[in-house]
Amino acid sequence: MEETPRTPVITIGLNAGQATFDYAMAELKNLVEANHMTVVEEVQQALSRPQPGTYFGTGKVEELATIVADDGVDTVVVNDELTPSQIRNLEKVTKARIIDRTGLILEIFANRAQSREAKLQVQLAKLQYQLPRLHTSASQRLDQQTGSGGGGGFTNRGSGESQTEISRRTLQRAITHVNHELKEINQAAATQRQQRERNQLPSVALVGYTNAGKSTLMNALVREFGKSDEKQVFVKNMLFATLDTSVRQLTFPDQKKLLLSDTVGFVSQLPTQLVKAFRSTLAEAANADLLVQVVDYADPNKEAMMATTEQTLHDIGVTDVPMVTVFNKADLTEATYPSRAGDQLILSAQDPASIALLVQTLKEKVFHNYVTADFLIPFADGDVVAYLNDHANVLSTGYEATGTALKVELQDTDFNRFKQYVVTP
Ligand SMILES: Nc1nc2c(ncn2[C@@H]2O[C@H](COP(=O)(O)OP(=O)(O)OP(=O)(O)O)[C@@H](O)[C@H]2O)c(=O)[nH]1
Ligand SMILES: [Mg+2]
Repeated sequence: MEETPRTPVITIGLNAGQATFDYAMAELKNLVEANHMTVVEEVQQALSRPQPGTYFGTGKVEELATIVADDGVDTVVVNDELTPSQIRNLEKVTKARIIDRTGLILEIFANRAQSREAKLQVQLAKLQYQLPRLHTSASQRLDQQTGSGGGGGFTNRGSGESQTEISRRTLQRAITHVNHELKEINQAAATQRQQRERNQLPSVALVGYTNAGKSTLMNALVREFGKSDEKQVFVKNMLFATLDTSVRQLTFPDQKKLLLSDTVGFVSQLPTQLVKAFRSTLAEAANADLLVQVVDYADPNKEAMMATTEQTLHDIGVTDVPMVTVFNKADLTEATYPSRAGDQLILSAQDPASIALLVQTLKEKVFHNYVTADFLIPFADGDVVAYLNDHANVLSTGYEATGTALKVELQDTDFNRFKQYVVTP
């Protein structure tokens, strides 16, 4: 379904000899395509650090200008975040619009955001990116591509203030406003989280590089173990299909329950403005009892992607949560699957045996506060029997003269609650 032709662009990057350079450029190409553009040429310069004024060195900038003219493109995408003056200078020489990596990712996020919270988070990141870049084409383009300006028109009230001062104040006011709205939403989310914590269900968060298959795994688990009224989450073969956190309850046949969350995927050099704006969305991962890092096992850059994920988790302050690594999409590789070695699994989200192995692993990691005991519950306390049937794993039921005899595997908190009924068999 190709509606409009893709905008042709040239990508440029500085090769400082870093091992990850090729990967970064390949990733940039994917980001460009995710933004409905297409790369016609890639230009790189071997340089240890960017030139403060023009990013590339002077000669290389001239060369770029010629390439832009020859290719007949009007947009250049840069593999790094640029300063406002670098953007201006590059535009002057090349006569092309310059989009830096941060601006590109912001555009993609803005176009993907669906919920009010995601929209506000992207808006906040965008305003913070624009503030130091007032009146640059980068800022104006972001407005054109993402709708809505900095919040309100820039009317000069004749007070003698410069246009820039007014614009800056307008942006700052918009930032305050968006922050305020987000705070309200966050409070509601925090309350929900507290309520869930009170339910004492363990929580597992799917994390990882964008397009690794997190949402697909979530759906496979929800289809089998979710409540019947719980919705499937959105899956698509594109970068950043998911921008909102979804939480679903899973109930296994033995009545063990956990909360599973799916969240926004990562990419290298995720702009700090976005990481900050999405902090509350990512809080689900920070508060989890277990992280499941999902990796696209078929991707040749999977190691760099894992490093990116670990770096991003570190950046958002998630450091002490135990982690299981799932090498997904094994069906696209030669590997034998499903298989498990310690905390690493090789599987395919499309394969039932793989889902079974994942469930077994999750259960082993998460449900360690369970005990097995025998109970004799007087017939008068039938509600206790009903509770245990709903909330615990009843291994056997028998009837004696004085009441119901149950052998039950249950959470230690429930065990303590019903201690008075425990008998030694
Ligand atoms: N062949 C194969 N394809 C898979 C597998 N798991 C997921 N996919 C496909 O990979 C693409 C991305 O899947 P998603 O589940 O949306 O990925 P995600 O990690 O949630 O991505 P973001 O939300 O963008 O971070 C989709 O086209 C899926 O159908 C798998 O095990 N095998
Ligand atoms: Mg997803």
